[in-house]
Amino acid sequence: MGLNDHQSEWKRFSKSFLFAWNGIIRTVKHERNFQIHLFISLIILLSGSILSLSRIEWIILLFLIGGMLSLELMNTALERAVDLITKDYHPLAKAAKDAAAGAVLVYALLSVIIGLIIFIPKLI
Ligand SMILES: Nc1ncnc2c1ncn2[C@@H]1O[C@H](COP(=O)(O)OP(=O)(O)OP(=O)(O)O)[C@@H](O)[C@H]1O
Repeated sequence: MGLNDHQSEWKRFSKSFLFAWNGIIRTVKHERNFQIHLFISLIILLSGSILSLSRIEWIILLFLIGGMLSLELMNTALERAVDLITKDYHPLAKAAKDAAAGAVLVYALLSVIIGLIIFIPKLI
């Protein structure tokens, strides 16, 4: 592999990183649910640093936050893909969007329960 090959590999990698970053920024700007999740995540991170969590509690919280935001991004991707396929009402479009929303809901509910397990003992 020559120097030029390495350079174009690196260019391709940095380009795909930029596309991914743009995808996140676009979602932050346009998706209200993502903005809400981001806001809650910041509050949780702030509360965590005030309540001095253990290393393992931080790892769990970061997993939950990362998973939640990633899932919300995937949900947005699916919604946009379905919108691209049809703007008209279609039962399959509804099924796809509702299932993706359901995935977010499952993860969000479990995150709340795990968050309560971590935070409640610190507060009482
Ligand atoms: N093309 C469609 N055909 C059938 N049902 C749809 C279609 N688009 C959305 N829905 C359904 O309508 C309901 C409301 O969807 P809504 O338009 O509020 O949000 P969304 O398209 O899922 O997301 P967003 O508001 O971020 O675009 C959901 O149950 C969704 O599954």
